[in-house]
Amino acid sequence: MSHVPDPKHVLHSGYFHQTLRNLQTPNVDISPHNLMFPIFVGSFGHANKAKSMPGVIQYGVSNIESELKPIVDKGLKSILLFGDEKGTYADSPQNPVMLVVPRLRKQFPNLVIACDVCLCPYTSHGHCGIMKNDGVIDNQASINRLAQIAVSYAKPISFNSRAHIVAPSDMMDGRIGAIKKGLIEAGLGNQVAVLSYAAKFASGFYGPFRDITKSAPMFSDRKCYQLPPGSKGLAARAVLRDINEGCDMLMVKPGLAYLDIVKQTKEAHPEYPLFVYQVSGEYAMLYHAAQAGAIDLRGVLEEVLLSMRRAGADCIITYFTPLILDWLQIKSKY
Ligand SMILES: NCc1[nH]cc(CCC(=O)O)c1CC(=O)O
Ligand SMILES: [Zn+2]
Ligand SMILES: [Zn+2]
Repeated sequence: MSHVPDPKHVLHSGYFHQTLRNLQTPNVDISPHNLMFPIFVGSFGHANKAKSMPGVIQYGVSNIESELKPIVDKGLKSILLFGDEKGTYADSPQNPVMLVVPRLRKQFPNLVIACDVCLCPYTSHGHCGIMKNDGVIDNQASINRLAQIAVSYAKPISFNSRAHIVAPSDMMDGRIGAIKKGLIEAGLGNQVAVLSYAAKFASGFYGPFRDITKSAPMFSDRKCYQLPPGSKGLAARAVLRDINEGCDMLMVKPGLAYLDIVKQTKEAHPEYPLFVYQVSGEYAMLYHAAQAGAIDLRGVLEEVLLSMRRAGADCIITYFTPLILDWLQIKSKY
């Protein structure tokens, strides 16, 4: 005797065709505007030899336009700039970020440019804030300085030459308020967006990045300002605090191991664009697993991106951006 299933228990009938499957998976696709490409820029460009992040290059001040052109032609919409330079300071006129922003604005008028704002690439001890002699962060001095740097990235000469977004990654208390105040006082209040690394966790996944930028702290760690990986409530408070201080957009970092925080943040604040940072260690895991033949990179990376969108991310910051743009082009041919 054949068993007749209860019709409501039959699910396969809803997704046996690709078009039906698309209807079952709304708002998870990736378009170029859902991607932001993090870029290291230094005085001398060189293919980065760091074993931990093969394929990720450091762009040089002199050739960054020609290096980026093919990626922009493939549909690149936004970049996140990291200055990678010892022996200068964040807002010196010689700083690679300060040098390239006006030129990139000119060369790529439609490209959105975000600048990471932090002290760690420029402090001798490698911490993200200014230290007092006793090894404790001087919070007020730190946020004053961070605001100064943010204003410098936003300020140059004319409307056409400034960064569109400043993104403080330091996790000092009160930095969003200080930066917003600085921008408003400089007359830039309505022309520059603040993207807060609002829920940034003290994570082992930053290892390859610190290796490349040589930004590991010389002593101690960042656990007194980056969030404890197990915290949910503190993450919610950090996000709400940054909103109340006036940030325009939010970020959760790292990505894959923190998708519950992405979901919690999107559900609490759907009115704010939400970024998720697929950090260096996540890049390395996928890259090396694919190299070893353990996974198919395209299949697994598409699944990871989809899971980030499903959790509530509007934009994914990823070192894989050029590769994903390639895939989008191939797909659009059909
Ligand atoms: N402010 C430092 C900074 N900015 C971005 C990253 C990590 C990015 C990545 O791993 O891809 C880090 C490392 C850290 O906080 O220790
Ligand atoms: Zn830092
Ligand atoms: Zn940073």
